[in-house]
Amino acid sequence: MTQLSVNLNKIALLRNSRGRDFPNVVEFAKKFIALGVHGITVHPREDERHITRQDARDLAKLLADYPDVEFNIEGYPSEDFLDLVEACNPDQCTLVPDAADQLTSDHGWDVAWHHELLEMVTDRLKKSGIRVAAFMDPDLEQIRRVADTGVDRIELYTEEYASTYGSPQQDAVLKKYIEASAEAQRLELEVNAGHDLDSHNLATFLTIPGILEVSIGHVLTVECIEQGMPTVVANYLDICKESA
Ligand SMILES: CC(=O)[C@@H](O)[C@H](O)COP(=O)(O)O
Ligand SMILES: NCC(=O)COP(=O)(O)O
Repeated sequence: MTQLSVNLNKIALLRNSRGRDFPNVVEFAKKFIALGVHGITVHPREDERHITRQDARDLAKLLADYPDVEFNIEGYPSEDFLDLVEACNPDQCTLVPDAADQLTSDHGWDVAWHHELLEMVTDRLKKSGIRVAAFMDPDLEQIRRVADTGVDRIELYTEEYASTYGSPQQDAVLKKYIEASAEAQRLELEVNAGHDLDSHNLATFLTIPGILEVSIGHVLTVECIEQGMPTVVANYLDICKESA
C-alpha cells in the first residue's frame, strides 16, 4: 500500500495572506492526521512564501507525538535549510533542486553537476538518522547517476505525467515512469512520487509497482475546499490502498 503524505504548503499560503495565524498549520496537520493520512510534507522555501521555518519546527514538535505519522521536509539543501532539517529531525528529507525564485518545483536533479553536493548532504543527513530522497525526473541516466550518491529513495517528479493524463500521450509518458521506477528499484533505490497528482490521475499512476509514498498538496487542498476534508482524504486513502 502506498503511503499518503499531505503537503501543507497551501494551508500556509492561505495563512500568510491575512497576517494572522489563521488557518493554523498545526491544527490542519492534526485534522489530516485524525482523518488517517500517513504523513505530513512541507516545503519551506527561502522566501517563506508559504511554510515558514517556524511552521517546520512546530510540526516537528507536533509529530513527535505521532510516531506512526511520517514527517517529510522538502527543499534545496542550502546551509540554512540543512540546519532547519537537522533541528526538526524529520523521518525523511527530500532534496529538491529549486532556485529561490522558482514559482514551484519544476525539474529534478542534474546529478552530473550536483553529484558531490548530493553525496555530501546525504551523508550529513543520514548521520542524523534521516532518510534522504532525491527529487528526480523520470530520466534513466539521472537515476543511474543518483544511485551512488547514498540517497535512500528518489521522488519521481510527476508533473509531466499529470499534464498528459487523459491525452493521447498518456500511455507513452506513463511508460517512462514505469521504466524509471523499475530502474530505481533495480538499483535498490526506493521510490516516492509527487507534484500535481490528484484524485483523478492517482489511481492510474499507482498501477506502477513499488511506489512507497505519494506527497500531494496543491490539488488536494482545492478538492478539500470543494468536497470537504473527510471525503477527499478517504478517497485518496482508498486509492492508495489499491496501489500495485
Ligand atoms: C517538490 C514538489 O514538487 C512539491 O512538493 C513542492 O513542494 C511544491 O511547491 P509549492 O507548493 O511551493 O508549489
Ligand atoms: N512532493 C510533491 C508534494 O509534496 C506536493 O506537490 P503538489 O501536490 O502540491 O503538486
